[in-house]
Amino acid sequence: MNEPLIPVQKHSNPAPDSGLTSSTGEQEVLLEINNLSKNFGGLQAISDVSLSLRAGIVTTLVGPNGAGKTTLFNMITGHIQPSEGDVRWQGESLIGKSPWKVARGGIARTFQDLRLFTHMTVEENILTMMEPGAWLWQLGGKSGKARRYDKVDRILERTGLTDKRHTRALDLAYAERKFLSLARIMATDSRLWLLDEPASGLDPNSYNLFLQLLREEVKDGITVCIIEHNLDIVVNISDRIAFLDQGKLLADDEPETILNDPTLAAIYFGER
Ligand SMILES: Nc1ncnc2c1ncn2[C@@H]1O[C@H](COP(=O)(O)OP(=O)(O)OP(=O)(O)O)[C@@H](O)[C@H]1O
Repeated sequence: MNEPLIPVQKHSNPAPDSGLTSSTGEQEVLLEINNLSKNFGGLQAISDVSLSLRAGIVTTLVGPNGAGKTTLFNMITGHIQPSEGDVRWQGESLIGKSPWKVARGGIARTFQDLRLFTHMTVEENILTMMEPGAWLWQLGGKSGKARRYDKVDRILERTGLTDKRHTRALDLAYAERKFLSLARIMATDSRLWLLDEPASGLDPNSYNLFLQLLREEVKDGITVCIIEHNLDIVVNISDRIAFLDQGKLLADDEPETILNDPTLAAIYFGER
């Protein structure tokens, strides 16, 4: 096979009005992965991976099934401890930290299986993410409550869920549930979002809303790392792409370089 993953013109991504940054040169490194490895018994799921996530951009993790993308997320968030290597968040090692400590430090995550509180309403799902220790709760009294609800209003508006405020999560349509999982991390005030296939299965309207939401959040200073299989989405959102295969980081570069590479395309489509 001698075809690219998807033909991309240089400087064609992101679109001029996308609101996403395209330069990755000088941004601060927020999260640094150093020589990370993970084996499950005899299976080497991640092998000596080093990767930096830079502030204010969208980095996409791409690779065939079983490449190790979710395992990498799991090691960042403390759900799995690495066999070797280090993960540093704003300079501080995350090794040995529990998921709730990593989350409280400013790293939020969505899961493929969403993990919503299905019997709670949309509003309740969002409020549970504003933990009692957060400053909005500490304000107490009327002003604290009013500001919490102002924030919920803003999140509902951005995620298109205003009319579903009092609907239980289990009664939502599929796309609405996906937006609720995003709404929940918006409530955390985290600086880094790790999104595991956030747009998979979305209809065209929902897909456009998702892109718009992401653009607004990145413009407001959120740093994003996404696992994504849909190459159309990858082209539309990525400032940087890291390509994994069989636990190894094969490439970490600008989208046009990765997406035009026929060798990576052959690996991605299982034609090596
Ligand atoms: N807890 C675990 N125990 C044993 N093996 C695991 C575990 N988690 C992941 N693996 C294996 O590690 C490898 C990498 O899996 P991972 O889920 O990280 O890949 P992925 O790139 O996210 O795949 P996909 O795109 O299909 O979601 C796979 O072979 C998987 O079966």
